[in-house]
Amino acid sequence: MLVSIAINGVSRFMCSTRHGVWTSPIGFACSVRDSTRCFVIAAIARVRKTQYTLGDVRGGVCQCENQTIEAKARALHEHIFSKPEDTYAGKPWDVVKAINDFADESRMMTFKNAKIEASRQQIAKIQPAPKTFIEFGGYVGASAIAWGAILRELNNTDSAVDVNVYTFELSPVNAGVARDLIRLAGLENTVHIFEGPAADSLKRLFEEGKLKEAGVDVAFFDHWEQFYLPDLQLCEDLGLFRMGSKVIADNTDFPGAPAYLEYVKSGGRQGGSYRYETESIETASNRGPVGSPYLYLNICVVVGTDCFSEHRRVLYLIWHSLPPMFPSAVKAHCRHVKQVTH
Ligand SMILES: C[S@@+](CC[C@H](N)C(=O)[O-])C[C@H]1O[C@@H](n2cnc3c(N)ncnc32)[C@H](O)[C@@H]1O
Repeated sequence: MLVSIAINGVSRFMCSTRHGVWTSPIGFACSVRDSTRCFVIAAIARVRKTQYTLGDVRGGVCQCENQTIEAKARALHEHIFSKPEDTYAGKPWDVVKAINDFADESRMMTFKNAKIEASRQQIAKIQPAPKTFIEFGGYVGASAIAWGAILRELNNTDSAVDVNVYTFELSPVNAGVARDLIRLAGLENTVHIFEGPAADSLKRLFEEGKLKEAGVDVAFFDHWEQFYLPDLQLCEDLGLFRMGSKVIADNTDFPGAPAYLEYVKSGGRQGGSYRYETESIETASNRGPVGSPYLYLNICVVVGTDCFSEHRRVLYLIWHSLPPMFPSAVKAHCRHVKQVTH
């Protein structure tokens, strides 16, 4: 709920909470839930006649909010592991359901069943059956466990042969909870979680050869929206997609990832390495009223790739081998060369 109040004759805005405390740029603390964060920013921007971006929104996720998110993850862990072990052991879909039942009660930001089902339908259309899945934003592992189970089903395998989900999670606390739940679901050989910024983990996996050029079938974006576009472009720079790869992104419409949406709707980088076709699909409602923006997923399909992947890879390696103190003008020149060479 958004409330307008007047303090010393100046309009201020407060809103109700789902998780955490966020400190606004005008210096008072207000509790914010995902659905109201954009309204608050817009309201503050109007009062201050200032433009705020989504970066500010996500940049506003303060330590207190992270702690609340982690506290809920710990509570989930305690709840699930308080049950007899055979309740969930080796049953991925039961684990996903248990996580999401708890998440509904405690208003946790997991990827809920209706969206998992809509995504499954999209993933099932990929030919040949997808084997490699990367996920940005693992949290407690609800979606990662679902992806692991779906990939095994589509490949008719109970084992981990060649079927991998790589999920990236910023917080070590959340990643620890996810790791235990993935193991409980019996998917520890299929679903691999990496702590730290997703971009760093992705680069490391590529350098180690675990992710290969044209080797990613599906990418799922569910971390902070300000990272959607740079992380998609990193996937492009590494040449990870192939024709027919899909990119699924949550929350693009609300709270919103406008730069990302504009980019994919325009088909990708001007003269760039991949061309996309994209649509936002509405999912069944288990969060928010029908027609609410909460229900939309953005789906991109790679419909074109360039023939310069070797150039791109070499330029990427040169660019990233430049020392951090390298004069920025030279780096800027390299970036320009990289763009025009695409
Ligand atoms: C909406 S939750 C993900 C929910 C998860 N997909 C699930 O179904 O349980 C977003 C998560 O992204 C993580 N995150 C945010 N920015 C990140 C980044 N740059 N790299 C890795 N993880 C990030 C947050 O810590 C948070 O746990």
